[in-house]
Amino acid sequence: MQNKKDFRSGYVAVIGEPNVGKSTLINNYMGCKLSIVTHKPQTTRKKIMGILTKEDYQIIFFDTPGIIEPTYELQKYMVKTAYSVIKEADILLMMVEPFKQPAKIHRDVVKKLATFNKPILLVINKVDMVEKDKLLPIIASYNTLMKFSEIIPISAKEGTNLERLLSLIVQYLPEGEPLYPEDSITDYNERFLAAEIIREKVFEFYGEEIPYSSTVEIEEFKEREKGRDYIKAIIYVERKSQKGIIIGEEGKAIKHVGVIARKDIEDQLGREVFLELHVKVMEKWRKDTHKLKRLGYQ
Ligand SMILES: Nc1nc2c(ncn2[C@@H]2O[C@H](COP(=O)(O)OP(=O)(O)OP(=O)(O)O)[C@@H](O)[C@H]2O)c(=O)[nH]1
Repeated sequence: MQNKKDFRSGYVAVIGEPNVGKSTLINNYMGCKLSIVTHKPQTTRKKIMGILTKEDYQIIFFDTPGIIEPTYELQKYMVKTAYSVIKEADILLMMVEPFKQPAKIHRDVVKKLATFNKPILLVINKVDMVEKDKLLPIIASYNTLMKFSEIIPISAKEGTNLERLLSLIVQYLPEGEPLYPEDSITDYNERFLAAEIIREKVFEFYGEEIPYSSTVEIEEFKEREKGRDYIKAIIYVERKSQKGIIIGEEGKAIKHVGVIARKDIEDQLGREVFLELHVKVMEKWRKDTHKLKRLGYQ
């Protein structure tokens, strides 16, 4: 570790619309899967912290739920979480896609972010999907919205420009000692990780409204000295018909989800587990503040 006066540390919030690639970026920097990634928007519901400690800096990343116009209680919770993360952060990374000119939502978000008076780095992700000559006018338009501290095109998926972005983040970090022990990589526990992995598989495996109507709660997580750890998880859905879809014919669908989730949990925890999945109906949980609290969306 460097002399403490040369050390930099601070919180970085990654902000953007659903599906722009926020989780992919953080996972890439962390070198492991801290936040679930799917091709469906609004996967990230809670703030997740990844702690990256190197020789002379420590960055604490917050992944934020995508900023959208909320229409139901869960979405309101997600947007509120995003803005509370922004308040805590030292640096804001606003992530956008390069496919179209800034829209009203981008102008509104920029206006709001500017009021926080913090360095804002505009990150244009997925540049692997556009020609260079299409990218330049997009950069120019964002440039007219406000004076960003930096504008940087990247591909979080392919790793393009990620070193450059990291060195810019470090430049804007405040000087200070590490805020967390050097060997921590996140502040969340194995229970949460297991629930997130199961939720990811539900997002990937089922179509239509099922992913958005489901949430996962770990009812029991027993670590055992001998044999596999025991995890009992409940997948909550909003309607009886959805329960039937999750279970599938002769239980085949849920069995499949259970197998792929278990393998992923085992990879992440580095040990074998026994995973038991149940499905329950909790009517309109997304729209009911009490039910949301009971499910951990506080
Ligand atoms: N081609 C390409 N795809 C990307 C890139 N970054 C992310 N993706 C894909 O975009 C999709 C969304 O990525 P996520 O990282 O889950 O996006 P997010 O912003 O965290 O999404 P929410 O959790 O919904 O807010 C996934 O299918 C990623 O594989 C990139 O640089 N290039």
